[in-house]
Amino acid sequence: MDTLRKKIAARQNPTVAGLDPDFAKLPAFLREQAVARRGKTLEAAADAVLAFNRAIIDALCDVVPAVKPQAAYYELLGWPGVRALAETIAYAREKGLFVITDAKRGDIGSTMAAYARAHLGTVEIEGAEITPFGADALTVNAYLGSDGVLPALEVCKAHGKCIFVLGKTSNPSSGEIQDKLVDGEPVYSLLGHLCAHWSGMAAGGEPSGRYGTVGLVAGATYPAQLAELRQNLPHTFFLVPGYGAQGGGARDVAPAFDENGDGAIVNSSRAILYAWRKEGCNERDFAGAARREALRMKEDLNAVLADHSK
Ligand SMILES: O=C(O)c1cc(=O)[nH]c(=O)n1[C@@H]1O[C@H](COP(=O)(O)O)[C@@H](O)[C@H]1O
Repeated sequence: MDTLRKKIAARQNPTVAGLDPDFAKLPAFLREQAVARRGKTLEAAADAVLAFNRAIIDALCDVVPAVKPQAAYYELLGWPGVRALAETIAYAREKGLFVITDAKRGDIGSTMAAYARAHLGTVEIEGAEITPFGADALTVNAYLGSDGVLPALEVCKAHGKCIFVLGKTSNPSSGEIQDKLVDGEPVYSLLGHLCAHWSGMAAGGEPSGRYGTVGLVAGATYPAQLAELRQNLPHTFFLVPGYGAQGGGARDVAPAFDENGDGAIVNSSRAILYAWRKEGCNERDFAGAARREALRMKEDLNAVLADHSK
């Protein structure tokens, strides 16, 4: 988590740009070029997605510290899409960005170990250690309990990576399960406390700096819960989605941060990726529009955080 925090500090910007590229929403010229070359195929769609991502990464890499590719949009395009995911991760890391793969994985221990090795670690092929995806962090669904999370921590320890566990998600129905009380405590809060416990385990019971290996996902659309979680979890770093397209604003996410304006990173995907549509500029300037939106978001967050830290 310290690697991410250093990149946030260097850019003075706690924003992660979500890479959720939907082929149908890409600029028409990119779609047409790809289809002219490869026909109406998954390969064409994956080529367009990769070209789009590269331009977005080039435009954002000195503005934002991190990107969060959402695996669903790549899996949607079959194996060429999964290849585009791997190439996107490699390109973003080459450009100095921290990469959080959003795949929300969670399973029995042996399977979770495979997920974690796939996304964060390595696989051994006849004695050769190969990195399949090589992201810096992975989103994790901890519904299976500790033995579905601890194998990922082993991979984190071995490779210097971290995970973000779903806590209070940003979607309208999140309360159906996450707000239920267990021994008087909401499930999202229980997950938060488990994250703090798992971080302690990852550090071998030693204090691991201000923020540990296991972060928590908490949505911008629930500011009261963000405030409560921040107060109860002083050593847990938050990934806060829901800014922009889902209606969250800078004032809503401010409670996720600590007194130093540290402790959280805010995701925006569609509002950045498709900013050219909202701006009404030429679609060929889509990357410029994404940069302008990311700079606007940075200013918006920093203005509110300056007040919050007072
Ligand atoms: O884990 C996530 O990132 C996530 C958790 C959550 O509670 N809500 C949420 O929206 N997300 C993801 O964050 C992104 C939000 O996208 P936008 O609404 O377009 O900014 C999507 O990739 C979601 O899958």
